[in-house]
Amino acid sequence: MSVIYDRVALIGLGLIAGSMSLAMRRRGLAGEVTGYARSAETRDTARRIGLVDRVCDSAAEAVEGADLVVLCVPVGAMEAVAVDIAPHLKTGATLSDVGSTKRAVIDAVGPHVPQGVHFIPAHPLAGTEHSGPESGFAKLFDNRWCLLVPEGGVDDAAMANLRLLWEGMGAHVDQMEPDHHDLVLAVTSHAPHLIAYTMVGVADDLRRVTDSEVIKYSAAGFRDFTRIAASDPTMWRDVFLSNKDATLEILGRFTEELFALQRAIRTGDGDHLFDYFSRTRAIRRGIIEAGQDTDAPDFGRGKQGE
Ligand SMILES: NC(=O)C1=CN([C@@H]2O[C@H](COP(=O)(O)OP(=O)(O)OC[C@H]3O[C@@H](n4cnc5c(N)ncnc54)[C@H](O)[C@@H]3O)[C@@H](O)[C@H]2O)C=CC1
Ligand SMILES: O=C(O)C(=O)Cc1ccc(O)cc1
Repeated sequence: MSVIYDRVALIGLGLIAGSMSLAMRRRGLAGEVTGYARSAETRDTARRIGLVDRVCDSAAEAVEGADLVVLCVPVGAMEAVAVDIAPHLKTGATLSDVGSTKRAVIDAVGPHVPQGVHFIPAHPLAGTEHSGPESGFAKLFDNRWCLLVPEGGVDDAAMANLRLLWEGMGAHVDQMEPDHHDLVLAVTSHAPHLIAYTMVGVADDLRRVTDSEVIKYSAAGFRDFTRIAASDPTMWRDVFLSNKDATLEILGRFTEELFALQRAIRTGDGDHLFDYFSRTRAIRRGIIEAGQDTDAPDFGRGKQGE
């Protein structure tokens, strides 16, 4: 693949920025990648491991002359970074982000975007429970979705280039409306994370009674919960604070269903439990049959006719 942007600046040098830099390098998608992170320790680590081509000591320096700037900081830090870099953005540049929630980022960053800069929020649906500059890897986005979530009209050429970049980094790209994005992600990612946090918290309480049995004998389902619950606390605090309405809506429905299952167990209503579990099993099978299981090795191929 050839160079899509001569200069890319990544602000925040953690899992996602690191993976982007390595994925761009893998295919030669950027002429030069600059980076900035708030802490000197993170910048030193990024320099030591050569995470980007040039680590800068200010966000302003990193974005100077950049054709694409991507904000890769926790959602709650987006506005402060936008204020910091706004006067230094090049006219005609594209400003994007990778935040897990979109309405809050658009409201926080949008007002600071200078005229002539194309603002295209994005969200790669790919990650791990690890964070920091040493956690990134080039394959993170392979076969995963990246959603582009612009508000209103946006420059076609700027949109096409950002789409090409994400495709070059291995992702499948789709477009979505911001509020719809936040509702979908509340169902598929945010509420499940909260449930995992809760379950591990419950187990931790139990552990005091049962010593280490909870961890020692934990089955695969619970191990997945512990992996998810090991995710970065700052990032997830910001996700819930910034997607409050959608998350509360989904948690409300979740609680209602949980109460119904609880009652079925108490009253010995096996039919209710069986019917419910049959319905959920069909959903999983439907995902696999539709070829929408992103963990499957050929995910997306059939759709794109490759
Ligand atoms: N971790 C995941 O699985 C995914 C995360 N995201 C989103 O991507 C963004 C980044 O997440 P990660 O890379 O996982 O986080 P991370 O914790 O690995 O990295 C965040 C980086 O931002 C820096 N930072 C924090 N506040 C800053 C500020 N005010 N100015 C400059 N740098 C600052 C930190 O020092 C760190 O280098 C978040 O908005 C998150 O919601 C999106 C998809 C997946
Ligand atoms: O590690 C996991 O299971 C994830 O769910 C990764 C993830 C976390 C946050 C996002 O906004 C998108 C993907």
